[in-house]
Amino acid sequence: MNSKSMTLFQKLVDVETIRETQRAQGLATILAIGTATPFNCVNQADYADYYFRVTNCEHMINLKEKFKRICDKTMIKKRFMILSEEFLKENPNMCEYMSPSLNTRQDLLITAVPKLGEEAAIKAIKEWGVSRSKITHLIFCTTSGIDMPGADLQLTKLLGLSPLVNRLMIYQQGCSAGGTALRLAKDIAENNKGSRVLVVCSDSMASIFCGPNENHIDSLVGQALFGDGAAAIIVGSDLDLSTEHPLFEIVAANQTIIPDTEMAMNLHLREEGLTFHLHKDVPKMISENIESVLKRAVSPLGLSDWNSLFWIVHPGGRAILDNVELKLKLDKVKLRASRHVLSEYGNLTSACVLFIINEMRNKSVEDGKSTTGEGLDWGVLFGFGPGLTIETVVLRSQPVTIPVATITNGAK
Ligand SMILES: CC(=O)CC(=O)SCCNC(=O)CCNC(=O)[C@H](O)C(C)(C)COP(=O)(O)OP(=O)(O)OC[C@H]1O[C@@H](n2cnc3c(N)ncnc32)[C@H](O)[C@@H]1OP(=O)(O)O
Repeated sequence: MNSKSMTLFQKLVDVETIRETQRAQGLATILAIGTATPFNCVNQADYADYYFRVTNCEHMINLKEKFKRICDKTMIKKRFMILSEEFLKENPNMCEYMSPSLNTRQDLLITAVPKLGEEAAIKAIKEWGVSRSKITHLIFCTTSGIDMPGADLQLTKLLGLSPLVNRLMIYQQGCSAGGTALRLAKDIAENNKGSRVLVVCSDSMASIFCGPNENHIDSLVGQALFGDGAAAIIVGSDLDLSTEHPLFEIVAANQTIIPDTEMAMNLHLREEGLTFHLHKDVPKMISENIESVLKRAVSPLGLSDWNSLFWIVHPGGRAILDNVELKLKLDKVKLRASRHVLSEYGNLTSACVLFIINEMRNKSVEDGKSTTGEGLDWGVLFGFGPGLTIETVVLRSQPVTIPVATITNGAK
């Protein structure tokens, strides 16, 4: 070997060594979860009265009856909202149908969304039990409000994170974004030795709130479904087991577009806010495609009995859960955690699947199960969003070790 090729060889060896030292050895693992909701709570049973009153549409008697029927069928008990009746009175443009109101919404959301995220993040960091200075990466995810510098920078400041933290802002990806954030956190944690990723999903229905219109019933469906909430998780590989407690390993994660369904779910940011368009057949489109997506995700692990898994399914609406359950012949208990979160909080957009993970591990501890996944080892998480996009995450539960009293289940 001459001296020139020797130098090249040494360089290659060095690059390989650098690459090896950069990578973590273990699987990305969820280490802590925190959740938060705003103060205002609305009962679904009273929501039709409230909504038609605050939007000054009580004269639309038939439409209100229809909205009541929709609300009843959602199986939602209550939702939390940053919007208060007082705020809506002061900002009547938000209450009209298609009235220019983007500035009002932006002014509210740009501050409120990172703030709600902060509350969830503080709870996750507390449960993690490690100094926040060890957070190396931040993924912030929202479909509510859009700005530069973004909500990721606002949260970095609110939490006092290091200016060296590596930030990634995910805007406008809808309800599949919770799954997207988990997928990206896995890639980051496994490819950056020693990294600890703070994932925060924070969303508010103030982006889509508007008055009713009889020619836009799908917007009314949105008014009946969405609630506000934020969830935060910490993800890392190669754990320090003297201080860190694994909750779920993120074994695999991928994204799929369902062909020819681009028209099914459309949200457009306009002067009027985020307009909401939803095809009635979304539950059918999802359920007809879910089994092939599921097979692709779990067959490499030799799993084929869907009832042997634990399930975290984005509860976009009750009909989505019903159709998935029916299509995959799931036992009634399988979607308990997803139905519980839907019923207690409504559709929380990107934060929803993280709330369900939290509910699952809390209930597992409460019920004395052996693992964080209802006593089972393997589970799947599905996020659904515009595209239609399906985010699929394969999770492995961990033995239950944390006493229930130490768990921070922060949502009110
Ligand atoms: C934003 C994101 O990124 C991701 C998301 O999560 S988007 C939201 C996804 N959610 C959905 O797709 C909702 C799924 N649908 C449901 O859960 C249920 O249909 C529902 C709870 C809304 C209603 O329950 P249901 O059992 O279907 O009741 P159903 O009697 O058929 O519907 C009630 C009324 O709503 C109407 N309706 C329901 N869905 C509608 C839609 N998408 N568009 C227009 N009208 C609709 C029905 O026509 C019906 O009207 P009438 O009472 O006058 O007949």
